[in-house]
Amino acid sequence: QPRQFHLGMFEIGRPLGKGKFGRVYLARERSSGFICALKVLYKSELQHGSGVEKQVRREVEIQSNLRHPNILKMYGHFHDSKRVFLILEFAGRGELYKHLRKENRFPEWKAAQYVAQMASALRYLHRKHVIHRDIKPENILVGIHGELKISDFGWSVHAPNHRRTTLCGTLDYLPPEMVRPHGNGNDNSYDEKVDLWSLGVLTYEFLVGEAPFEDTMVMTHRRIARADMTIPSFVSPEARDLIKKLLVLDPAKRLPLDAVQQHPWIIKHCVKGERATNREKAKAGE
Ligand SMILES: CC[C@@H](NC(=O)c1cc2[nH]nc(NC(=O)c3ccc(N4CCN(C)CC4)cc3)c2s1)c1ccccc1
Repeated sequence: QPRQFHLGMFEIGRPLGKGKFGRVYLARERSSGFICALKVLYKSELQHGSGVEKQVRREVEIQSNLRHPNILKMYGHFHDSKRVFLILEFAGRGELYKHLRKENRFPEWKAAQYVAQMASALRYLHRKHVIHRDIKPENILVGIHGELKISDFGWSVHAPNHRRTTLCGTLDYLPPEMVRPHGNGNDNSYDEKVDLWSLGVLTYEFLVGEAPFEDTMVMTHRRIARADMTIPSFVSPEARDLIKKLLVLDPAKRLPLDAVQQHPWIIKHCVKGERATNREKAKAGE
C-alpha cells in the first residue's frame, strides 16, 4: 500500500546540503512528527533524455527497496510540476568527508570499524546484484550513533553492467576496468568487483587523509591503470595488507567482502570487547 506523499505533508527546515542536482532539507512530516531529509531536484536541471533523469529513476527504484543499517533509507518520493522530491532518512551527524577533512585522517580503530560497516553494506548490495559504483567519502553520511550510511545511489546499477553515461567528477575512486574501458579484453562491462576497488581506495583515504592516486587528471588515469600507489610508513602492516589485497588490477583477484570482514586488521579492531573499545575511545577523546 504505497502511501501517497505531497509537499503539504511536510514542514521544511534548514537546508542540510546540496549536490550537483538539487538540495536537501531537514523536514518533518506533520501528522506523525517524523523527521526526515527531503531531497529536492529541479526537473529543468534533469534535462530530458539525458542520463541524469534515468539516474534519478534508478536511484528511486534501487534505494526504495533497500533495508540495511549502513544504507540511507528512501521512504518515498513524489513530484510537482517543477520538482522531484525524495523522502530520505535523516543522518544526524552529516557528511563523512567533512569529518575526514576536520580530523585529517582517522585512527586505525575508527577506520577499521568504518570499513567493516561499508563491507557489510556492500555485501548486502551485491547479494541484490546492485553495484554502487560511486563509493567515496562525499557519498557517505554519518548517523546519530556514528554509524556510516551509504547515500546517493544515482550511479548505482544492476550487475553486470555496460556503462553508457559519461563519467564526470573525480576519477580517484574508479577502478582500472572503468577508466581503461577496453583493458578487460571484451566490451567495457564490469561487475560488483568495482566496489571492492573503491573500498580499497576508501580504506587508504581514511588512514592517509588523501586518495592513493590523487594527481593531475592524466596522471591519475595512468596511476590507476597501473595500481601505482605508495602507502606511507605510518600505516600499520595489517592495514597495508588489506589495502594491497583490494587495490588489485585484476577484478577476480580482489579480496572478496566476506574475506574483508574476516581480515586480521578488521578482526583486531572490530570484535574486541566493548570495554577495550570504550577505553580506546575515551583515550581518543571521542
Ligand atoms: C551526499 C549528497 C546528497 N546528500 C543527501 O542526499 C543527503 C541525505 C541526507 N539525510 N540526512 C542528511 N544529513 C545532513 O546532510 C546533515 C548535515 C549536517 C549535520 N550537522 C550535524 C551537527 N553538526 C554539528 C553540524 C552538521 C547533520 C546532518 C543528508 S544529506 C545530495 C545529492 C544531491 C542533492 C542534494 C544532496
